[in-house]
Amino acid sequence: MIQLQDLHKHYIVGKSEVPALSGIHLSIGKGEIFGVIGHSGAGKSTLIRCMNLLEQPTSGRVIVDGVDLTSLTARELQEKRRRIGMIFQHFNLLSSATVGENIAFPLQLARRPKADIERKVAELLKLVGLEQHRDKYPAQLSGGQKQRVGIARALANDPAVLLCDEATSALDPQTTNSILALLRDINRQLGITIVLITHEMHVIRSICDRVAVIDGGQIVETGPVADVFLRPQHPTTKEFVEQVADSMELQETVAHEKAVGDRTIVRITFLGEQTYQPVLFETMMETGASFNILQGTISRMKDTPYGQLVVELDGKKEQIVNTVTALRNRGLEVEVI
Ligand SMILES: Nc1ncnc2c1ncn2[C@@H]1O[C@H](COP(=O)(O)OP(=O)(O)OP(=O)(O)O)[C@@H](O)[C@H]1O
Repeated sequence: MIQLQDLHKHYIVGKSEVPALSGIHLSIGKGEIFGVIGHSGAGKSTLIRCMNLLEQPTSGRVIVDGVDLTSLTARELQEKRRRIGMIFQHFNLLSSATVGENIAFPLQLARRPKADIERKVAELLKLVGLEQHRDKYPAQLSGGQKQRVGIARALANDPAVLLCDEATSALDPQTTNSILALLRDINRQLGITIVLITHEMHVIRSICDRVAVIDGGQIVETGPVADVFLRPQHPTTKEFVEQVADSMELQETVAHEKAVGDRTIVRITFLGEQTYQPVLFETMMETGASFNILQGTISRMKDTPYGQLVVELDGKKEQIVNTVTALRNRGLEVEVI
Protein backbone atom coordinates (compact mmCIF):
# COMPACT_ATOMS: atom_id res chain seq x y z
CA MET A 1 0.00 0.00 0.00
CA ILE A 2 2.84 2.41 0.86
CA GLN A 3 6.42 2.19 -0.36
CA LEU A 4 9.13 4.62 0.57
CA GLN A 5 12.19 4.24 -1.62
CA ASP A 6 15.49 5.79 -0.68
CA LEU A 7 13.80 8.75 0.95
CA HIS A 8 15.98 11.67 1.98
CA LYS A 9 14.92 14.91 3.58
CA HIS A 10 16.95 17.81 4.85
CA TYR A 11 15.70 21.16 6.02
CA ILE A 12 17.42 24.36 5.07
CA VAL A 13 18.00 26.62 8.04
CA GLY A 14 19.77 29.82 7.04
CA LYS A 15 22.69 28.60 5.00
CA SER A 16 22.98 25.19 6.56
CA GLU A 17 21.26 21.89 5.95
CA VAL A 18 19.61 19.99 8.82
CA PRO A 19 19.36 16.30 7.93
CA ALA A 20 16.08 14.70 9.03
CA LEU A 21 15.79 11.50 6.93
CA SER A 22 18.69 9.63 5.34
CA GLY A 23 17.86 6.83 2.93
CA ILE A 24 14.58 5.42 4.26
CA HIS A 25 13.23 2.24 2.66
CA LEU A 26 9.87 0.98 3.94
CA SER A 27 7.08 -1.14 2.58
CA ILE A 28 3.73 -1.14 4.35
CA GLY A 29 1.09 -3.69 3.34
CA LYS A 30 -2.61 -3.10 2.69
CA GLY A 31 -4.69 -3.43 5.86
CA GLU A 32 -1.67 -3.39 8.18
CA ILE A 33 -1.30 -1.34 11.34
CA PHE A 34 2.29 -0.22 11.05
CA GLY A 35 4.09 1.68 13.80
CA VAL A 36 7.20 3.83 13.65
CA ILE A 37 8.88 4.46 16.99
CA GLY A 38 11.77 6.79 17.77
CA HIS A 39 13.06 9.34 20.23
CA SER A 40 12.46 13.07 19.91
CA GLY A 41 14.24 14.43 16.84
CA ALA A 42 14.69 10.99 15.24
CA GLY A 43 12.65 12.04 12.20
CA LYS A 44 9.22 10.49 12.91
CA SER A 45 7.08 13.53 12.09
CA THR A 46 9.08 14.27 8.98
CA LEU A 47 8.66 10.67 7.86
CA ILE A 48 4.90 10.51 8.32
CA ARG A 49 4.43 13.94 6.73
CA CYS A 50 6.37 12.72 3.70
CA MET A 51 3.81 9.93 3.27
CA ASN A 52 1.19 12.42 2.06
CA LEU A 53 3.71 14.98 0.88
CA LEU A 54 2.77 17.53 3.54
CA GLU A 55 6.56 17.57 3.66
CA GLN A 56 8.32 17.45 0.29
CA PRO A 57 11.19 14.94 0.37
CA THR A 58 14.57 16.14 -0.86
CA SER A 59 14.88 12.95 -2.92
CA GLY A 60 13.39 9.47 -3.18
CA ARG A 61 9.97 8.11 -4.01
CA VAL A 62 6.70 7.91 -2.06
CA ILE A 63 4.40 5.35 -3.63
CA VAL A 64 0.86 5.08 -2.28
CA ASP A 65 -1.52 2.54 -3.80
CA GLY A 66 0.73 2.19 -6.81
CA VAL A 67 1.06 5.94 -7.51
CA ASP A 68 4.30 7.87 -7.01
CA LEU A 69 3.10 11.00 -5.21
CA THR A 70 6.27 12.90 -6.09
CA SER A 71 5.33 12.69 -9.79
CA LEU A 72 1.83 14.23 -9.43
CA THR A 73 0.70 17.75 -10.32
CA ALA A 74 -0.66 19.88 -7.47
CA ARG A 75 -4.23 19.13 -8.54
CA GLU A 76 -3.63 15.38 -8.82
CA LEU A 77 -1.94 15.38 -5.43
CA GLN A 78 -4.91 17.19 -3.86
CA GLU A 79 -7.21 14.49 -5.26
CA LYS A 80 -4.94 11.67 -4.06
CA ARG A 81 -4.66 13.16 -0.57
CA ARG A 82 -8.40 12.64 -0.08
CA ARG A 83 -7.57 8.94 0.07
CA ILE A 84 -5.01 9.55 2.83
CA GLY A 85 -6.53 10.69 6.13
CA MET A 86 -4.42 12.14 8.91
CA ILE A 87 -4.84 12.80 12.62
CA PHE A 88 -2.60 14.90 14.86
CA GLN A 89 -1.33 15.09 18.42
CA HIS A 90 -3.13 18.39 19.07
CA PHE A 91 -6.19 17.43 17.01
CA ASN A 92 -6.10 20.51 14.70
CA LEU A 93 -9.88 21.08 14.86
CA LEU A 94 -11.59 24.28 13.75
CA SER A 95 -12.42 25.92 17.07
CA SER A 96 -15.25 28.07 15.66
CA ALA A 97 -17.01 25.09 14.08
CA THR A 98 -19.15 22.46 15.81
CA VAL A 99 -18.26 18.78 15.91
CA GLY A 100 -20.66 18.11 13.01
CA GLU A 101 -19.23 21.02 10.99
CA ASN A 102 -15.65 19.87 11.59
CA ILE A 103 -16.49 16.42 10.25
CA ALA A 104 -18.45 17.87 7.31
CA PHE A 105 -15.59 20.16 6.29
CA PRO A 106 -13.57 17.75 4.08
CA LEU A 107 -16.81 16.59 2.46
CA GLN A 108 -17.68 20.18 1.56
CA LEU A 109 -14.20 20.68 0.12
CA ALA A 110 -14.80 17.58 -2.01
CA ARG A 111 -18.09 19.21 -3.14
CA ARG A 112 -20.26 16.33 -2.04
CA PRO A 113 -24.06 16.85 -2.21
CA LYS A 114 -25.65 18.17 0.99
CA ALA A 115 -27.74 15.03 1.61
CA ASP A 116 -24.62 12.86 1.27
CA ILE A 117 -22.78 15.05 3.77
CA GLU A 118 -25.64 14.79 6.29
CA ARG A 119 -25.72 11.02 5.96
CA LYS A 120 -21.95 10.61 6.16
CA VAL A 121 -21.58 12.89 9.20
CA ALA A 122 -24.26 10.89 11.06
CA GLU A 123 -22.53 7.64 10.13
CA LEU A 124 -19.12 8.88 11.31
CA LEU A 125 -20.50 10.29 14.57
CA LYS A 126 -21.91 6.85 15.29
CA LEU A 127 -18.63 5.14 14.38
CA VAL A 128 -16.63 7.24 16.85
CA GLY A 129 -19.35 7.28 19.53
CA LEU A 130 -20.10 11.01 19.48
CA GLU A 131 -23.74 11.07 18.36
CA GLN A 132 -24.71 13.13 21.43
CA HIS A 133 -22.05 15.78 20.79
CA ARG A 134 -22.74 16.87 17.21
CA ASP A 135 -23.57 20.50 18.06
CA LYS A 136 -20.85 21.10 20.64
CA TYR A 137 -17.70 23.14 19.98
CA PRO A 138 -14.22 21.64 20.44
CA ALA A 139 -13.65 23.68 23.62
CA GLN A 140 -16.56 21.80 25.21
CA LEU A 141 -14.95 18.40 24.61
CA SER A 142 -12.36 16.31 26.45
CA GLY A 143 -9.04 15.44 24.75
CA GLY A 144 -10.26 11.95 23.89
CA GLN A 145 -13.48 13.31 22.39
CA LYS A 146 -11.51 15.86 20.34
CA GLN A 147 -9.36 13.06 18.94
CA ARG A 148 -12.53 11.14 18.05
CA VAL A 149 -13.67 14.16 16.05
CA GLY A 150 -10.23 14.21 14.40
CA ILE A 151 -10.62 10.55 13.49
CA ALA A 152 -14.14 11.03 12.11
CA ARG A 153 -12.97 13.99 10.03
CA ALA A 154 -9.99 12.00 8.70
CA LEU A 155 -12.32 9.20 7.62
CA ALA A 156 -14.86 11.47 5.89
CA ASN A 157 -13.64 10.83 2.35
CA ASP A 158 -13.28 7.05 2.85
CA PRO A 159 -9.47 7.01 2.83
CA ALA A 160 -7.47 3.85 2.15
CA VAL A 161 -4.77 5.03 4.56
CA LEU A 162 -4.92 6.74 7.95
CA LEU A 163 -1.74 8.47 9.15
CA CYS A 164 -1.54 9.09 12.90
CA ASP A 165 1.01 11.68 14.02
CA GLU A 166 1.54 11.03 17.79
CA ALA A 167 -2.26 10.76 18.02
CA THR A 168 -2.33 9.70 21.66
CA SER A 169 0.64 11.63 23.06
CA ALA A 170 -1.53 14.38 24.55
CA LEU A 171 -3.92 11.93 26.23
CA ASP A 172 -3.93 10.20 29.61
CA PRO A 173 -3.31 6.41 29.68
CA GLN A 174 -6.97 5.41 29.91
CA THR A 175 -8.05 7.71 27.08
CA THR A 176 -5.03 6.53 25.06
CA ASN A 177 -6.30 2.97 25.36
CA SER A 178 -9.80 3.90 24.23
CA ILE A 179 -8.46 5.74 21.17
CA LEU A 180 -6.17 2.80 20.33
CA ALA A 181 -9.16 0.45 20.62
CA LEU A 182 -11.11 2.70 18.26
CA LEU A 183 -8.25 2.69 15.72
CA ARG A 184 -8.09 -1.10 15.92
CA ASP A 185 -11.87 -1.36 15.31
CA ILE A 186 -11.64 0.99 12.35
CA ASN A 187 -8.81 -1.07 10.87
CA ARG A 188 -10.88 -4.25 11.27
CA GLN A 189 -14.23 -2.88 10.15
CA LEU A 190 -13.07 -0.75 7.25
CA GLY A 191 -9.82 -2.49 6.28
CA ILE A 192 -7.95 0.82 6.35
CA THR A 193 -4.14 0.73 6.44
CA ILE A 194 -2.97 2.61 9.53
CA VAL A 195 0.48 4.13 9.98
CA LEU A 196 1.26 5.63 13.34
CA ILE A 197 4.27 7.29 14.86
CA THR A 198 4.94 7.33 18.56
CA HIS A 199 7.65 7.40 21.19
CA GLU A 200 5.74 4.93 23.38
CA MET A 201 6.34 1.20 23.05
CA HIS A 202 3.04 0.56 24.80
CA VAL A 203 1.22 2.02 21.78
CA ILE A 204 3.16 -0.22 19.38
CA ARG A 205 2.53 -3.28 21.52
CA SER A 206 -1.21 -2.62 21.80
CA ILE A 207 -2.21 -2.34 18.18
CA CYS A 208 0.59 -2.66 15.63
CA ASP A 209 1.28 -5.65 13.38
CA ARG A 210 4.77 -4.47 12.43
CA VAL A 211 7.11 -1.81 13.69
CA ALA A 212 10.08 0.16 12.41
CA VAL A 213 12.51 1.81 14.79
CA ILE A 214 13.90 5.12 13.57
CA ASP A 215 17.08 6.67 14.93
CA GLY A 216 19.01 9.62 13.52
CA GLY A 217 16.86 9.69 10.37
CA GLN A 218 17.43 6.01 9.56
CA ILE A 219 15.42 2.85 10.10
CA VAL A 220 17.61 0.77 12.40
CA GLU A 221 15.30 -2.19 12.89
CA THR A 222 12.01 -3.43 11.50
CA GLY A 223 9.84 -6.52 11.80
CA PRO A 224 6.70 -8.06 13.29
CA VAL A 225 6.02 -6.57 16.73
CA ALA A 226 6.43 -9.89 18.57
CA ASP A 227 9.86 -10.50 16.99
CA VAL A 228 11.12 -7.02 17.72
CA PHE A 229 9.79 -7.23 21.26
CA LEU A 230 11.24 -10.60 22.09
CA ARG A 231 14.54 -10.28 20.25
CA PRO A 232 15.42 -6.59 19.95
CA GLN A 233 18.75 -6.15 18.15
CA HIS A 234 19.60 -2.45 18.04
CA PRO A 235 20.43 -0.56 21.28
CA THR A 236 17.64 1.96 20.62
CA THR A 237 15.11 -0.86 20.21
CA LYS A 238 16.33 -2.42 23.44
CA GLU A 239 15.74 0.88 25.23
CA PHE A 240 12.17 1.06 23.96
CA VAL A 241 11.45 -2.55 24.90
CA GLU A 242 12.75 -1.87 28.41
CA GLN A 243 10.20 0.97 28.65
CA VAL A 244 7.47 -1.65 28.98
CA ALA A 245 9.42 -4.53 30.49
CA ASP A 246 11.05 -4.16 33.86
CA SER A 247 9.73 -2.18 36.75
CA MET A 248 12.07 -0.43 39.15
CA GLU A 249 10.94 -2.92 41.83
CA LEU A 250 12.13 -5.84 39.70
CA GLN A 251 15.48 -4.23 39.00
CA GLU A 252 15.96 -3.71 42.73
CA THR A 253 14.94 -7.30 43.53
CA VAL A 254 17.30 -8.73 40.90
CA ALA A 255 20.17 -6.57 42.18
CA HIS A 256 19.44 -7.66 45.75
CA GLU A 257 19.25 -11.39 44.89
CA LYS A 258 22.49 -11.22 42.94
CA ALA A 259 24.24 -9.41 45.77
CA VAL A 260 23.17 -12.13 48.22
CA GLY A 261 24.90 -14.92 46.29
CA ASP A 262 25.47 -16.70 43.04
CA ARG A 263 21.86 -16.85 41.84
CA THR A 264 20.56 -17.75 38.38
CA ILE A 265 17.75 -15.39 37.47
CA VAL A 266 16.01 -15.78 34.11
CA ARG A 267 13.31 -13.92 32.25
CA ILE A 268 11.02 -16.32 30.40
CA THR A 269 8.65 -15.01 27.75
CA PHE A 270 5.57 -16.99 26.73
CA LEU A 271 3.69 -16.17 23.55
CA GLY A 272 0.23 -17.27 22.35
CA GLU A 273 -1.33 -20.42 23.80
CA GLN A 274 1.81 -21.26 25.81
CA THR A 275 0.94 -18.28 28.01
CA TYR A 276 -1.78 -20.32 29.71
CA GLN A 277 -0.01 -23.68 29.87
CA PRO A 278 1.98 -25.08 32.80
CA VAL A 279 5.18 -25.25 30.72
CA LEU A 280 7.45 -24.11 33.51
CA PHE A 281 6.13 -26.61 36.02
CA GLU A 282 6.36 -29.49 33.52
CA THR A 283 9.96 -28.58 32.63
CA MET A 284 11.02 -28.47 36.26
CA MET A 285 9.47 -31.90 36.83
CA GLU A 286 11.70 -33.22 34.02
CA THR A 287 14.93 -31.58 35.09
CA GLY A 288 14.57 -31.69 38.86
CA ALA A 289 15.35 -27.98 39.31
CA SER A 290 13.03 -25.75 41.32
CA PHE A 291 12.06 -22.12 40.93
CA ASN A 292 11.02 -19.08 42.83
CA ILE A 293 8.91 -16.46 41.01
CA LEU A 294 10.19 -12.89 41.41
CA GLN A 295 7.77 -11.22 39.01
CA GLY A 296 5.08 -12.21 36.54
CA THR A 297 2.89 -10.38 34.05
CA ILE A 298 0.37 -11.41 31.45
CA SER A 299 -0.40 -8.92 28.72
CA ARG A 300 -1.34 -8.80 25.05
CA MET A 301 0.56 -7.97 21.91
CA LYS A 302 -2.33 -6.78 19.75
CA ASP A 303 -4.40 -10.01 19.70
CA THR A 304 -1.73 -12.38 20.98
CA PRO A 305 -1.52 -13.09 24.69
CA TYR A 306 1.96 -13.02 26.11
CA GLY A 307 3.43 -13.45 29.52
CA GLN A 308 6.72 -12.80 31.20
CA LEU A 309 8.01 -14.51 34.31
CA VAL A 310 11.19 -13.57 36.09
CA VAL A 311 12.28 -16.55 38.17
CA GLU A 312 15.22 -17.59 40.23
CA LEU A 313 16.29 -21.14 39.34
CA ASP A 314 17.46 -23.39 42.11
CA GLY A 315 19.23 -26.77 41.89
CA LYS A 316 22.51 -28.31 40.80
CA LYS A 317 24.37 -26.47 38.04
CA GLU A 318 23.57 -29.22 35.53
CA GLN A 319 19.86 -29.12 36.40
CA ILE A 320 19.78 -25.38 35.86
CA VAL A 321 21.56 -25.62 32.49
CA ASN A 322 19.17 -28.41 31.45
CA THR A 323 16.18 -26.33 32.49
CA VAL A 324 17.25 -23.34 30.37
CA THR A 325 17.87 -25.64 27.38
CA ALA A 326 14.57 -27.47 27.85
CA LEU A 327 12.60 -24.21 28.03
CA ARG A 328 14.29 -22.95 24.88
CA ASN A 329 13.57 -26.28 23.15
CA ARG A 330 9.91 -25.72 23.95
CA GLY A 331 10.15 -22.50 21.94
CA LEU A 332 10.24 -20.06 24.86
CA GLU A 333 12.46 -17.00 24.94
CA VAL A 334 14.77 -17.36 27.94
CA GLU A 335 17.13 -14.60 28.93
CA VAL A 336 19.56 -15.05 31.81
CA ILE A 337 19.67 -11.70 33.64
N1 LIG B 1 10.73 22.75 9.86
C1 LIG B 1 11.95 22.38 10.25
N2 LIG B 1 13.02 23.19 10.02
C2 LIG B 1 14.27 22.79 10.37
N3 LIG B 1 14.55 21.63 10.98
C3 LIG B 1 13.54 20.79 11.23
C4 LIG B 1 12.19 21.12 10.89
N4 LIG B 1 11.37 20.12 11.27
C5 LIG B 1 12.19 19.18 11.82
N5 LIG B 1 13.48 19.60 11.80
C6 LIG B 1 14.65 18.83 12.29
O1 LIG B 1 14.63 17.55 11.66
C7 LIG B 1 14.98 16.52 12.58
C8 LIG B 1 13.83 15.52 12.68
O2 LIG B 1 12.70 16.18 13.23
P1 LIG B 1 11.26 15.50 13.42
O3 LIG B 1 10.33 16.56 13.93
O4 LIG B 1 10.89 14.79 12.17
O5 LIG B 1 11.57 14.42 14.56
P2 LIG B 1 10.57 13.68 15.53
O6 LIG B 1 11.13 12.31 15.69
O7 LIG B 1 9.19 13.77 15.00
O8 LIG B 1 10.70 14.47 16.87
P3 LIG B 1 9.55 14.88 17.95
O9 LIG B 1 9.06 13.59 18.54
O10 LIG B 1 10.29 15.73 18.94
O11 LIG B 1 8.49 15.61 17.19
C9 LIG B 1 15.30 17.21 13.89
O12 LIG B 1 16.68 17.44 13.93
C10 LIG B 1 14.57 18.54 13.79
O13 LIG B 1 15.20 19.54 14.54
